Formats: sequence, structure tokens, C-alpha cells
Amino acid sequence: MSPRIGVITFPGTLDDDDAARAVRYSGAEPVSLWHADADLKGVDAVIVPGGFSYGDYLRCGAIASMAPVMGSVVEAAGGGMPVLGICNGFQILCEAGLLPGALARNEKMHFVCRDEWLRVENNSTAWTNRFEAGAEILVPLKSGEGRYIATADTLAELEDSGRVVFRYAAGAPNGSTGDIAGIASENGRVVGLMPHPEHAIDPLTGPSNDGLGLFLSALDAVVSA
Ligand SMILES: NC(=O)CC[C@H](N)C(=O)O
Repeated sequence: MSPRIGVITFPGTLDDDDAARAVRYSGAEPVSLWHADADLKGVDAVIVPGGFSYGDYLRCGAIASMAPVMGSVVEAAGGGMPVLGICNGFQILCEAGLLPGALARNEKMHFVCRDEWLRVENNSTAWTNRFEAGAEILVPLKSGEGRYIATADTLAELEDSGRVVFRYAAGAPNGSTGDIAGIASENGRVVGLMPHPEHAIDPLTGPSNDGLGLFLSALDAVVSA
């Protein structure tokens, strides 16, 4: 039986369809999860996709982090379930306390929308095990609040323990600290990144199919769990 991977929809989510398609391309079965429903429907992993949940009111991801479904995601992540947060999903995972630090307004206050080369700094997480360490992948970035910030202690801990998973290879276009594009939880099961791998699964519609590696990685992670 193929793994079942949940994709959450909040009011204002944009990229749930593309995330579900990426899951399908990888050979797994996407399962729709709804923000107001705490039931994770027995999925093997969860993706928190990008967009403008609750209109980005208060702060990006702040309201979504308190949705009923997120209580279940936090509990499941505590039990080792792989969770991937993409863009607004990354913001939600930080707001929910599953990942440290925060995403602040981009340097120069501009929304950045362009393809970016990312370097895979850690290929031992649940979402990056199919990549070579140091591989560079081309993935779209489209966000207004993508500048990763954290306390000096948190940054040192992330760097020292290899929890910086993706870095902007040519320097952060949004002022992100240390050119950080994505990070992982201590056990490597929860990963968040600002760029959008789900928009890079087919060269016909995206800049590459490099993003597929994240979704394929989850297959190994749930099988070996
Ligand atoms: N593409 C997205 O998920 C956008 C995330 C968020 N709303 C921002 O602009 O930063």
C-alpha cells in the first residue's frame, strides 16, 4: 500500500493542489485535511502548504497555528511523524512551536517572486534523504515574509547541529539570516522551507523537477519509521 500523505487546507491556502500533485507524482496518496477538523485520517505524514492562511492577519501563520488540525499535527510530530511546511506552512510551523525562530518581513519590504538555487546542507532529514549532500536545486520563491530570524543561541544551535537544511546558494534575496532557506527539528522529521518544491516537480510547469526529491524522501521516511 502506498503511503498516505495529508495536505492541510486553511482559508486562504493557495498551494494545496500543487502539494497534492507533488505527492501523487512521488507515488504516494494525497489525503485532504481541513483546518477546522482535528482528525488526521490516519495519514503517515503531513504537508502544511503555502498561501495566505487567514489572510496573513495578525502575522503570517499566527492564526493558522491555533487551528484544530494543528493541535493534532503537533501531537503527531511529537510521535515522530514527518511534517513538511512550505512557505506559509513554514511560518505556521514556527508559530506552532514545531520549529524555532520566525519569518519576518523581507529586507527592503518587497515581495520576492523568482526562482532560486538552494543548496541541500543536510540530506539526512525525513524530507531530504534522496538528495546528495551539497546538491543544488532550482525552486521558486514567492513570499513577503521570508526573512528567517532567530536568537543568537538558536542560530548557533541550528548551525552546530546541522539543522540548517537548505541555504540560498547565491545569497538570500530576502535578507534571511545566514542565507537560511529551510531548517529541521532536532530529530530531522519536521522540515520547513520558504521556497516551493511543489512548484518544481515537472519542467513543463516549473523551473525544474528538483523539488520532487523532497516528496520522494518522505516515502523512505515513512517506510523506515
Ligand atoms: N507563498 C506563500 O506561501 C506566501 C507566504 C506568506 N503569505 C508571505 O507572503 O510571506
